[in-house]
Amino acid sequence: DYLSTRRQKKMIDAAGIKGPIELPLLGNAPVLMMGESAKTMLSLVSRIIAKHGKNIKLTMLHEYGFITADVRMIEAILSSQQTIKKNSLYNLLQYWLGNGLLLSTGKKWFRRRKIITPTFHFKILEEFVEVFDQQSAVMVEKLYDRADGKTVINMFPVACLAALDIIAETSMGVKINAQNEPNFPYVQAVKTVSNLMAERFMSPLQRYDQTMRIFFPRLFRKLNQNIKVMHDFTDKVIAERRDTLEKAMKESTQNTASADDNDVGCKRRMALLDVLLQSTVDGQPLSNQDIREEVDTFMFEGHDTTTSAISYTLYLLARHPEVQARAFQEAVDVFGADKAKPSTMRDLGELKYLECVIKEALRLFPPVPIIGRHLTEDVTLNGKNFAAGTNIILLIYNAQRDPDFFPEPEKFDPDRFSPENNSKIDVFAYAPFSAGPRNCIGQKFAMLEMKSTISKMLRHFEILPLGEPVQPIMNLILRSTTGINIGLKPRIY
Ligand code: HEM
Repeated sequence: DYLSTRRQKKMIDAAGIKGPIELPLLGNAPVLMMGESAKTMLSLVSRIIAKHGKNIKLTMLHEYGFITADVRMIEAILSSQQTIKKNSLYNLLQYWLGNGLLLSTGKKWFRRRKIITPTFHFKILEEFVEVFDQQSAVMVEKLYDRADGKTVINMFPVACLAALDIIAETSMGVKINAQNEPNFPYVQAVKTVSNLMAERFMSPLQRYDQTMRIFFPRLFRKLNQNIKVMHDFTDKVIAERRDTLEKAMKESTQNTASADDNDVGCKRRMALLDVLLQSTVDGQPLSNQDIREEVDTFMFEGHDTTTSAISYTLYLLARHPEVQARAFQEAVDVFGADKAKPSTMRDLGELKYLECVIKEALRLFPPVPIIGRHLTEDVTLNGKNFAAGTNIILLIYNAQRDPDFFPEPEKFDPDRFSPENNSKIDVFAYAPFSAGPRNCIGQKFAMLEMKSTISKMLRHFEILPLGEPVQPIMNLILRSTTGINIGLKPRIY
């Protein structure tokens, strides 16, 4: 191990990659962390880039690695099939997600990706749009209580419950009613685990099981109990769904009832889970355990990310009234004056300006601000050689604010993504959904969900710039220590 670490360091040095001062044994950690906290991490990274360039050598205790905001380096890493393995940044997720699509690698990842890709087919997404609309309607309805033009509303927890309702219904085919019953045990468990994991991510003593067990035994127990609640719930849903599907198939071969009808006689919507239940790998169906990993992965990847994006987009709309006016006008043009009119796939396709708004919000506040990789073999990336074992962090957040690619990078300007300008955007400078073979499989799903919820908000409310400004923080996903605040006033038209 020591030899391998020496080799990694030697090759990083030979590649001319510089970094902050290192101490013997401890590496950069003490110098880097002095006076810093989770809150200043994003600005710390920007300061390091300003000083040492976009490719930076970093050592933390015994781990060697480099972090990069160099767009051509990001391109080399994201495009390559040789660099698809995730690094230890992701370990914390494993308790909940097992080795589902996000965390798996090699052959397993490749096979799963192949069978999961068709689950996000256009036809299936079209049915999901109904769910997006219904759950957005619940969200809006519940917000009227606080829409008095002066109450500060932190959108994060509000959007989170809506996003949970959406992802549970589309991935598992169950209504968990998170928005109406936020105390439902599964909902509570998801919230507790997401928060505990976010904290663990930034706290050195909580990072590793051994130290967390010793220094935070109560939290460690709480984490495990809540993960069990989630697993039990998913297991139960999968078993029931498998049963229903088998019965339906039997019945349809006996021609007594249509497989499209459920017990209340309404059309049964396909869930992502159903596609997995019907899939095979080498002729073998997936086990309940295999399916649970994937369903749990959808549940995680598919709710915190969209929550962050929806909240930050509404925040930006509140603070840019001219952008909001244009997006509102577009919504009225598409939907007319009937606020209750549900949105269809076609309507969402016509919200072209809103799409630019969301893309620009994802540029400034990417829900996944960094991506990690671990090299399993020696590779040459953008002309530099790296050794097997090297850890890499891709600084998506910083690349998306690089003035070489985005003039006036701090400015919120949705027109960067207008049809005339869009083609000028470098796809590796702008990668909120990652890029290449391991990009986000739920990207289209996410875009439709965001357009549905945000257009619903625009149609019902004027969004106001109330409350403290955001203070972005990288807690697994991008959150804000001050909340993501807005105010609301009902629209009359
Ligand atoms: C705005 C919302 C979203 C953003 C910004 C986002 C972003 C990302 C990013 C950056 C990755 C790559 C992560 C990495 O390489 O480590 C990823 C992967 C993934 N995302 Fe998303 N995501 C979003 C929504 C969703 C939704 C709604 C779903 C599911 C319904 C989903 C499912 C996944 C899965 C399964 C992967 C792993 C793909 C693989 O490794 O093959 N995501 N996402």
